[in-house]
Amino acid sequence: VARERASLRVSAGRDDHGAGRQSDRRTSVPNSAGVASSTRGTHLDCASRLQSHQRAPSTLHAVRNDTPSSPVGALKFGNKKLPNAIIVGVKKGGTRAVLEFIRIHPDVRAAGTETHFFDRNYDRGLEWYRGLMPRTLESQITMEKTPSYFVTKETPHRISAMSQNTKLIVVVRDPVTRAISDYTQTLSKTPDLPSFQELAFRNQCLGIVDTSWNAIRIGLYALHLENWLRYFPLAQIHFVSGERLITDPAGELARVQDFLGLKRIVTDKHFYFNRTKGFPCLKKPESSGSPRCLGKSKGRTHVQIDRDAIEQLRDFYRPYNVKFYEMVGHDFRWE
Ligand SMILES: Nc1ncnc2c1ncn2[C@@H]1O[C@H](COP(=O)(O)OS(=O)(=O)O)[C@@H](OP(=O)(O)O)[C@H]1O
Repeated sequence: VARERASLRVSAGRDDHGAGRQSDRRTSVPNSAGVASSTRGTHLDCASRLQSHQRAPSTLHAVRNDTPSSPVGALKFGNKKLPNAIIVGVKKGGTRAVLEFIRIHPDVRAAGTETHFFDRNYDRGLEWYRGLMPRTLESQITMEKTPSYFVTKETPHRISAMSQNTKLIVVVRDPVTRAISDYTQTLSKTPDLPSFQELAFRNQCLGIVDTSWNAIRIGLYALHLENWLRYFPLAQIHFVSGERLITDPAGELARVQDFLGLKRIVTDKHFYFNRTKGFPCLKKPESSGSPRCLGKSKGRTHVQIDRDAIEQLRDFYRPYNVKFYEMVGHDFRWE
């Protein structure tokens, strides 16, 4: 893992819905485990491709978070405040579900749309960012979610410059399933996209994964987390299991509420399992008061990927996953 980590440079990539590559700095990670596993999926032409293949070299200011915008308005409507807690990732992990579930708590208010302040809109300044936030009373927490933050190099530093006390939430999901989910989303918008395998592998016969493809790169959680730990202590980052969020939303939300220092008000009473949707839905969301599931873009049927490719990706991600489990002190059991 150390060798592979050293050969990888994680940097901000454009969030182009998973199809983008960092073409200016393509790195390949020859995966020793993947070479063995790749033989399971070897096609007849792999031998010739093996010969011809050449392995590429592995290669502000601090601002107070509590500036009241209007003491008079605060009496009636509250003030817009910079967020106390941010769901920073990961894309397709279940970030919308966590935000929609936690915001039914009376002490939480959240920006509805992804602000992309710390990655795309930083030049607009913190006052612009604050303007996007809902009004809150003193006792309420302000939240937002932008999943691309987790993989954007500049973001941890920028958030710590806003406030070192910001609480961070990361919804993590098996990186292989996450990549397929990401690809499925891109395909729904770009039907002539190359196949998943073409994008995921530089050479599938050799099991060489293309880490310059965002859909792959995002799943290297251990590498991204290293960058966050330069600016925030681990205790200030809470990891939600994207898998358990589906099987036990109340359990995951209990831990989120504990982490945010909130009373456990969102409980199993708020959820029901919708068989048609195949996911937990809210009995009584914040806005309407009637039952509601997440939209059609959440819980899509995934594109079918052949088992060999999935095995190769599992082999590829395994050391990174193990490293991630060690770093966070929790085994997410992505097997
Ligand atoms: N309750 C509930 N309802 C619907 N979907 C749920 C729910 N809980 C978790 N999920 C999973 O959330 C996945 C989408 O993740 P994100 O919201 O982070 O996606 S995004 O990055 O904002 O596009 C989405 O991924 P796909 O299944 O691949 O569509 C879901 O698996």
